[in-house]
Amino acid sequence: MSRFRRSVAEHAAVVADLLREVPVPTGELALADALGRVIAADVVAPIPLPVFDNSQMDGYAVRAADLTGAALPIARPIPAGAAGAPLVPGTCAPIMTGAPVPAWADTIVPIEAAVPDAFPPFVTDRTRPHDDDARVTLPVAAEVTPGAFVRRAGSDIAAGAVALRAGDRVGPRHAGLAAALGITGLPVLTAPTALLIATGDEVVAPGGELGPGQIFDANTTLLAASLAEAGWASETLTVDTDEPKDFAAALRAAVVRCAPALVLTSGGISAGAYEVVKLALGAAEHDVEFGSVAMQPGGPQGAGLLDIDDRAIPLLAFPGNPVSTFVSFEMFLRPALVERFGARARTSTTARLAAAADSPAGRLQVRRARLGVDGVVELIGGAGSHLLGPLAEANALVLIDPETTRAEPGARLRTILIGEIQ
Ligand SMILES: Nc1nc2c(c(=O)[nH]1)N[C@H]1C(S)=C(S)[C@@H](COP(=O)(O)OP(=O)(O)OC[C@H]3O[C@@H](n4cnc5c(N)ncnc54)[C@H](O)[C@@H]3O)O[C@H]1N2
Ligand code: MOO
Repeated sequence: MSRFRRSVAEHAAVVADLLREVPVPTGELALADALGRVIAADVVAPIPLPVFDNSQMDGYAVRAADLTGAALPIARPIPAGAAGAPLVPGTCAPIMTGAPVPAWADTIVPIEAAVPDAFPPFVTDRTRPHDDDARVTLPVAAEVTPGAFVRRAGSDIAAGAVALRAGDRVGPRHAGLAAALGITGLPVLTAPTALLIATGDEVVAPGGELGPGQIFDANTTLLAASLAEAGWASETLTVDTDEPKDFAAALRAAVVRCAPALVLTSGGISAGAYEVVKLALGAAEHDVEFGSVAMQPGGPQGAGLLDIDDRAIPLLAFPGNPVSTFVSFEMFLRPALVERFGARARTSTTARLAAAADSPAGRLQVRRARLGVDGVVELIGGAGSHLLGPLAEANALVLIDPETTRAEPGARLRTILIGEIQ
């Protein structure tokens, strides 16, 4: 079996190509379920916003032409939610914010600009009869802008206009707009399913009993969480055998059962005597290659297409160390999910290194770090790919390029944000 040697960019390109094999599923989801997902097609406004001409102020609806300075008779009030009668010319109607502007009225005078500057009692107390003698003095036409404080139908969004754009991510603002348009579901990219496989005799699902030499499976939980953040669903399989034939059979059964869009394995791919993933999948029927990428952690990698019942299913084999698994996801899988499936991209920045750091020649080193608001980044924990404590504390990954064997304090290094800066 030939082994590849690739740069980070070369392997990222291989992974991106593999992910292009996966169809992008779309569907309509209720607004609450669509949150965080990417809109799959433009959404057209079925109604205008505002839905009808309405008042922006509590005040009087009037025809600007009637503002001569003479006191005007006060017509019946128009509360929000009313289907108002047309304005009788020469009168003004008390109107509340959001209430429909009656036909014939073209201007709203806010209550503060009226004399008196409070509504008469028959307006504020709905049990009182209308007072035909009530009058109010409003500013003259020259003092108001015709059309003032009228929110025109369709002035926010016209019916038939694109309200939500394909490619945008649904957030509270988009959900609010959809709701205002009476829309209850949105076309979005939905969740493909990945099959996550933990391998190794030593690995026990959390909640189980640890025997001698055994550890809990961190990787499938870490990967499931990373995928969930990226909008994917996942199913998990723990294969506690180092026997390639048994592994291949378990993998096949799981693929047939859950028909995943992608298979991710962790462990069993480096130079040991019992590398179950490599031994089982390096077989001729599958088109999966194993090798090393010039990166630390996450050097050992496998990638290719599984052939199961004539279906080609992309598979990525990540190294077993948990930090290696995390870094592999961030460096290879996340960018491909961003490109094709609308996953959120990480923010990348340049930060100043707090203290000197050594780095292996010829490999991109990815160190866990804390980036401060001052733009200074401090490496935490060592380079070891088993160090889950500092990974959980980190808010950044710092990249030290393959040509650098020692980065000096103050060096400006590419830094990927994986958490919040506090
Ligand atoms: N002679 C060599 N040995 C190793 C090399 C090498 O080049 N030559 N590479 C090292 C590097 S780098 C890594 S990374 C690991 C990768 O090994 P595998 O992918 O084959 O993974 P395993 O050997 O199965 O496990 C490695 C490590 O991770 C633990 N592990 C595995 N699965 C899980 C899991 N689901 N949750 C938590 N921890 C897990 C496992 O117990 C091992 O400690 O190989 C080096 N060796
Ligand atoms: O590359 Mo391994 O992934 O360092 O520990």
